[in-house]
Amino acid sequence: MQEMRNGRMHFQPVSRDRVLSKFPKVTYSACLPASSEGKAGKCYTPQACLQMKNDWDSQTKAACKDRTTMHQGWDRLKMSKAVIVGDVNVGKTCLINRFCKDVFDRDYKATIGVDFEIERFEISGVPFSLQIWDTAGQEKFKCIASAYYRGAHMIIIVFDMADIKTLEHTRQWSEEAMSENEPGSCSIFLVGTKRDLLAPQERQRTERDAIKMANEMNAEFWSVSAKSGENVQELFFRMAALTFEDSVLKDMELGVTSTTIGGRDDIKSDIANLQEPASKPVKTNCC
Ligand SMILES: Nc1nc2c(ncn2[C@@H]2O[C@H](COP(=O)(O)OP(=O)(O)OP(=O)(O)O)[C@@H](O)[C@H]2O)c(=O)[nH]1
Ligand SMILES: [Mg+2]
Repeated sequence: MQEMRNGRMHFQPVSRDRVLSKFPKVTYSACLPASSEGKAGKCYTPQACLQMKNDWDSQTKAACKDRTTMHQGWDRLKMSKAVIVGDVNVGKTCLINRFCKDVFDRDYKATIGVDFEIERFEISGVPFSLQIWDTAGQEKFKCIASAYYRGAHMIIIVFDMADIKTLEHTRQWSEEAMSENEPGSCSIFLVGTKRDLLAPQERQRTERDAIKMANEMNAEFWSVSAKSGENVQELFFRMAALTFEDSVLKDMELGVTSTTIGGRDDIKSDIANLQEPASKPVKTNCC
């Protein structure tokens, strides 16, 4: 992934479909009623977005442009951690598999404990990786999964748009995931899956309810289908861009000159913990 040559860090190029040069906007179909889809001109719905802007922050742009800063300050790989939570069977694993492997499996295979993927991006010329942690929705695995919430830069709370109860449970998932992290330290995404299963009117109703819930939890709402792939790539690009920018701005605020957000050591220890979950502090009332 990275190697030292002539005293400088060199990163292997990422695949072309992971190169992000422009700030990704939310499209209409991502979060607006079916009646509004396809209208040109507006890209955001104020009710459902974390960021109401069309471009990178000027500080981010400057930092990415400045090759000297990049080589001196970002020698190590920039990396963020995203944790995906939600009820059993809502489609968390399928969502990740659609983005990371471009596959969809109709058969349900429960996630046991936790699983993870690492996706490499190039954002505004800067190598960036996203650790994507897939947790089990089954109650019996909750104590294992919750051990991995800590240190998340992003929490993705998933519900099944065809099963409204799962939307009601997202509040609880949000509280549990946030209880392991500092207030304000993570961005939250509320993601409705199985968009393909709903008729337009029903989808519109569910999206309205989801936007209300997203407002309550200060989250950005997306409606997606892992089956058709609709909005999946857009969602992950948006998450990668927002968390990348966050990490750049935080580095600048702290005056950090050589850092990694998360990092290879973190991956190693997270992977080690995957094999040894009991070494993490576990709540006494669980499992
Ligand atoms: N129609 C449709 N089915 C989906 C979609 N996403 C997932 N599914 C189906 O929903 C079921 C559950 O998907 P998973 O991704 O395994 O669910 P999960 O949330 O990871 O479940 P746990 O690991 O047990 O927590 C599978 O049978 C999938 O084929 C979707 O976008 N559309
Ligand atoms: Mg799963």
